Amino acid sequence: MQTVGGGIIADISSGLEPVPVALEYSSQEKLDELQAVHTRYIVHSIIPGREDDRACYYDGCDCSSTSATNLCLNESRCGCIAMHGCYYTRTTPPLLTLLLDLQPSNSPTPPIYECNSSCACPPTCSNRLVQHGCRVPVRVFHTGTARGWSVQVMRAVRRGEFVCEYAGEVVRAREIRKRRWGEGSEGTGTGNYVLCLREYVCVWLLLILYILEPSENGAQALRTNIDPTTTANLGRYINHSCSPNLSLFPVRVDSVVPLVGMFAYRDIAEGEELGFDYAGVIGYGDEVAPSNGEETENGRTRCLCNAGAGVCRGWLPFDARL
Ligand SMILES: C[S@@+](CC[C@H](N)C(=O)[O-])C[C@H]1O[C@@H](n2cnc3c(N)ncnc32)[C@H](O)[C@@H]1O
Repeated sequence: MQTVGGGIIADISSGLEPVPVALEYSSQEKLDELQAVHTRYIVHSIIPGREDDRACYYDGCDCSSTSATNLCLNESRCGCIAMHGCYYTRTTPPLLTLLLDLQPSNSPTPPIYECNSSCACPPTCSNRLVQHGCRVPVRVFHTGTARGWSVQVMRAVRRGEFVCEYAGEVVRAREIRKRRWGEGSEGTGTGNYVLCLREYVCVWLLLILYILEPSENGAQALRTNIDPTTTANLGRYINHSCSPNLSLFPVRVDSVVPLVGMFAYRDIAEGEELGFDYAGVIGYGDEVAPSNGEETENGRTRCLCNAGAGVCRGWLPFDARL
């Protein structure tokens, strides 16, 4: 097959993200292959068939000021912060610190609630981060290995900075199974992109029980499945790492359905590849990536992360339930 030359797309989000999401491809074939699957760029997760439902589920705060950015991080004044807590700092850029300090423990952390469309505060409010989209310029590129496409940052990132969302279609488990395996024996191969976020019921007693006994037994899990196979942001290109530099948190804005925010778990150097732990070892829930059948052994895919011997667990996390 003839290979035509590669190139760079300056911004695959076509201006939807506040920063460019560049994509470098080695051949037109590779690009065509990719674009045949990832057909639509979105900034935030969507619920298929309910995209027009923009109702805000939460009360808003009354913090009105045209210019102040840190107004809402003051608990005594802001209704949102008083009700849900303050998770971002007053710095520029705002950082997530408290929750990162709880990790790596695989214990549940409280969900983050940002100011929403019922709030009086301006878009510049520091309690509005994930809702504005990707914060860090990135480049999507092909690794030339079985890891496939990957994402690197084009500037240094500080621990706690919001990087981007893991955005896709929010669908039920039944629909995931249908997409993955098909109605009968034939699968359509939605594959290994589905992220399953499990949040343990936020009744403090249950939360404490869960921390004492970190298993699903007895704890009720709120499950959100995100399928970014065809409709997604750049999150779908981020690979698994056994030594991740990203950590995932559920973030709510207008809807009870959480967005999944990816924050820097440690300082990230310019040019470094992004990675998160698909098993959710560092993170709030269980992120899973069933094998896509490449280089597999007993249904598992060999891990090609660069964490090194003794750190790399050898195989990609696999959840047979999906
Ligand atoms: C969410 S996608 C990540 C983007 C993907 N690399 C691509 O080309 O579209 C997950 C898939 O990427 C590959 N992958 C991700 N991390 C990997 C790793 N550490 N080692 C080997 N393959 C990996 C596997 O095929 C996995 O099923």
